[in-house]
Amino acid sequence: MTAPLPKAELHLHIEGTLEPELAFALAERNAVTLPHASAEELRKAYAFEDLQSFLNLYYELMSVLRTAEDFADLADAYLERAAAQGVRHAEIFFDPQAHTARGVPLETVLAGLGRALEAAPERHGISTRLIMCFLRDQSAESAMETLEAARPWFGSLITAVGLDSAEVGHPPSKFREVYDRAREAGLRLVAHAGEEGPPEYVWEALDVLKVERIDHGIRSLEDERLVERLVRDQIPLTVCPLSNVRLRCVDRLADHPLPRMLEAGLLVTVNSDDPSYFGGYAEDNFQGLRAETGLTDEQLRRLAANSFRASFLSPAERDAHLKEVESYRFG
Ligand code: HPA
Ligand SMILES: [Zn+2]
Repeated sequence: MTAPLPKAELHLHIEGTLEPELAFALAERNAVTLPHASAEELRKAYAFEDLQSFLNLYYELMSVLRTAEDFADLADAYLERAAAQGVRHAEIFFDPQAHTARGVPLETVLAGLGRALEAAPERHGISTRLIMCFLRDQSAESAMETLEAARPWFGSLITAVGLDSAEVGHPPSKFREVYDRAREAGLRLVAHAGEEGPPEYVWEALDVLKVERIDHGIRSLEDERLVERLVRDQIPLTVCPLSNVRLRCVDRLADHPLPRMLEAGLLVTVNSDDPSYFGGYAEDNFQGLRAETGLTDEQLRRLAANSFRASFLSPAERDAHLKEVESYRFG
């Protein structure tokens, strides 16, 4: 079998990589009772109507994550799967507030994730960055407290901040001061926008929060001027095709706007978002697009190259990966 196309994954929630089998193993280890009979039963609950119906299950299952070892096992399991799918570099989101609210200290989460990420280059051939996300359906004060609590890890383990969770009704501008503070602290900036929310949220993420990348951004296509702006400034969009179908932002993969986005000159990348819940990891998203939308090998190569161009890697690291993408031979 041909090795998969080398790629970077830039939109991946580590809590969304919790496979049902690992959830049950951790539940047993921590004496947590899950309201599902088995891993198979749990998988049957993975039929979502929208973002919120997914988030309900996503937050519920996190109750099994309690110790640093749990977070290390979670991240290591993801990295192993990602490596098998051609991922060379991963910029990984985590949701600190979802853990501290349950009484799991930030130190515990970061000790576990830090251990797995530190071992990743040697163990899985993957370099990583960690992006701390704020839950946008919580207050800006809570986000600010979280930012301050994480300061000891800035520049070492944590390199960027992001914004996720329920989008509609929680515009980016709610977090202006938090992003100002993060920028002053030297962190890189990204935000989810235009997944379920309107194009105005993408404008706000760019102009108010001054983010460098937009996570999702598919609804940008509804606003011609916004598309022009994103093309002009080559703002990366971290698109998640299987996620969009499972959360019913797009009806079928065959209808996904990604080919149109590429055609429009947008700097699009392909990512798995919450792969355990949405039916596939990074290469599964590439293969799905190839099968359902008819993207050509050269378009897939362009998407892989975009993933490194849109990353927070240094120019030298980026160039080394781009050479590997250029010389890749499709099977
Ligand atoms: O796809 C998502 N959107 C918003 N918040 C999230 N948190 C995990 N996954 C997601
Ligand atoms: Zn996401």
